[in-house]
Amino acid sequence: MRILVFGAGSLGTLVGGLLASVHDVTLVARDPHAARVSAAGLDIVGAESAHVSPAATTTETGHSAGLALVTVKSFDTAAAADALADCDVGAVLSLQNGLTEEMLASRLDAPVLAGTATYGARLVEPGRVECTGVGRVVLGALDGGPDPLAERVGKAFRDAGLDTLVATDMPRRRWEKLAVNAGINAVTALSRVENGALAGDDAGELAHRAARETARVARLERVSLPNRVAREAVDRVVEKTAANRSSMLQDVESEKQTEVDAINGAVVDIAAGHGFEVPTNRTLAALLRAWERGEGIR
Ligand SMILES: NC(=O)C1=CN([C@@H]2O[C@H](COP(=O)(O)OP(=O)(O)OC[C@H]3O[C@@H](n4cnc5c(N)ncnc54)[C@H](O)[C@@H]3O)[C@@H](O)[C@H]2O)C=CC1
Ligand SMILES: CC(C)(CO)C(=O)C(=O)O
Repeated sequence: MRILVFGAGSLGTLVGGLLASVHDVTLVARDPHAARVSAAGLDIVGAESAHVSPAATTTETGHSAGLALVTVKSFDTAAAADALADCDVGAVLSLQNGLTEEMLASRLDAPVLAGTATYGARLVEPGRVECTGVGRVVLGALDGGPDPLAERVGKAFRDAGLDTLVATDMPRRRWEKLAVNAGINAVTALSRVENGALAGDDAGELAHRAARETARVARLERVSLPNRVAREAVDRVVEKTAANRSSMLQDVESEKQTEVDAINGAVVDIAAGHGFEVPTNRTLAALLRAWERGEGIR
């Protein structure tokens, strides 16, 4: 399969690099990473290891591919969609955190699949990406149900050795992941603690509240996600990733823009569309945005 990875930073480089062992992959990245991969190939180190040679470019438009993977940060999704609108792609799959697929679907003619990834990735230096944890890619139709396109993409991922599940319940899975991110990411970023610090703590109760509110909004969107399931998902992730510094905490620590708009901000906006108030998510989003506007982003 010819695969375009739009936004090859940490996650896109890892997934694109693994796919490159059997597929024709082009990484759309920024220099010096793109130049380094073009000149000397890509080293994958850590929990996965390989040396592969995908194509790499800073040119964003004019590509042709069977699949475009979107792995920019959520706040770059609109720009990615605009660039992909000038490409010829058969399908689009987002592996981003936050609810970004709707924006891609509204701007692109190609079918958009929903995806989540629990692989851990870190771009160590140009041309070198570390797999910090072997996880799983889950993908499927945005509205749920069986989908031959998702099956084809899932097979292409599995052929390259990626642990991949093709799911028929992506709406529930996306909202469950959103509930986990709404709870864990914002709370750990604001209190500057590892995920594990939320276990049995008042801050953990705050994460539960944000997750429960998210589940309530999911149900307003006709997605079946009981409060208990969202809460248990938070507890499970806190336990399994106790030593992690969440991606939002890492953004705050490196004084970079966070994905708050696509996570807690999205919960607030969608709730408002139903005339429903989500005070915990609103507060978390307001605090993070205040940090971003203030001293936050370098
Ligand atoms: N890193 C990880 O382990 C995981 C990340 N995610 C999600 O995946 C998404 C990406 O995360 P990361 O890879 O960590 O972020 P990142 O910041 O390392 O990678 C995004 C890359 O996109 C590039 N980019 C943005 N606009 C571009 C453009 N127009 N042309 C070319 N390149 C462009 C940026 O330069 C950057 O290198 C986020 O939504 C994140 O929450 C999800 C699971 C795990
Ligand atoms: C699951 C979790 C919370 C793991 O840290 C994550 O997705 C993130 O940090 O963005």
